[in-house]
Amino acid sequence: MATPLVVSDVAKSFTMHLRDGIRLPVVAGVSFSIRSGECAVLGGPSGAGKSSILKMLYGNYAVDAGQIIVQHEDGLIDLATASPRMVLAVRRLTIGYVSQFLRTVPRVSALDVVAEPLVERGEDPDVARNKARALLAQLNLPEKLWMLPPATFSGGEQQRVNIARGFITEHPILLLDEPTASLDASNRDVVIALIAAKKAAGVALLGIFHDHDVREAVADRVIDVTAFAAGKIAA
Ligand SMILES: Nc1ncnc2c1ncn2[C@@H]1O[C@H](COP(=O)(O)OP(=O)(O)OP(=O)(O)O)[C@@H](O)[C@H]1O
Repeated sequence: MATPLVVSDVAKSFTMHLRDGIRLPVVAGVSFSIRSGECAVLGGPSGAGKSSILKMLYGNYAVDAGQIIVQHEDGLIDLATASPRMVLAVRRLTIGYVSQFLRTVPRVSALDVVAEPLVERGEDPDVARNKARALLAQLNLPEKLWMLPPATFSGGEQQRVNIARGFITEHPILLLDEPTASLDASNRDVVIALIAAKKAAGVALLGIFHDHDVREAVADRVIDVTAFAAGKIAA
């Protein structure tokens, strides 16, 4: 399918239960679609709702209204109303997500952290580890770190493990939440090359990039989130 993600009229507000139930509307009327082989970028000032939109698309935040239609296996799924079990299946097979920070698991080596999503999809563990080695080498993570758990790695090292983990699979949709925030210039270039390779492979990408140069290098189109501003605080 040429358009594997279609978002229609999505709205989100947060209810502050510890603040007399004040409702904080964040976005409304969010509508866009992402085509295979393109990288769209969410733009707009801090607090406009960019991360909230990505989190709704990944099923981390509930959606107040609207539809998030995803091409999943041979059918269409509305993530806004999907069951938790379906959300997990969509994450395993269809939507990948690279967050800004790695969630570290004690005692699991960097190599296995990276290989895990492929193994979960049924790949042979040795094949998955080989692919993980290639990605970690491409991202210049020193080989002496590969067998260590990433909990004690620097911010940039953890981010590179996170990127390798997010890029190792062939999810047809990939969400990127500031994947280059802690990287130096040469590793930013590696990520730009990885994104270009995903585009060439027909993946539909949607990202947030505060780094102007990275945005210029990867964005086919900017979706201005201020167009979806939901108004002021309502009680
Ligand atoms: N879990 C939450 N609970 C309450 N309010 C939240 C929550 N997550 C986000 N918000 C609020 O929603 C608004 C949008 O936040 P969001 O992180 O989506 O913005 P952003 O455009 O990604 O900002 P930035 O560029 O600074 O990362 C902010 O006012 C924020 O305080």
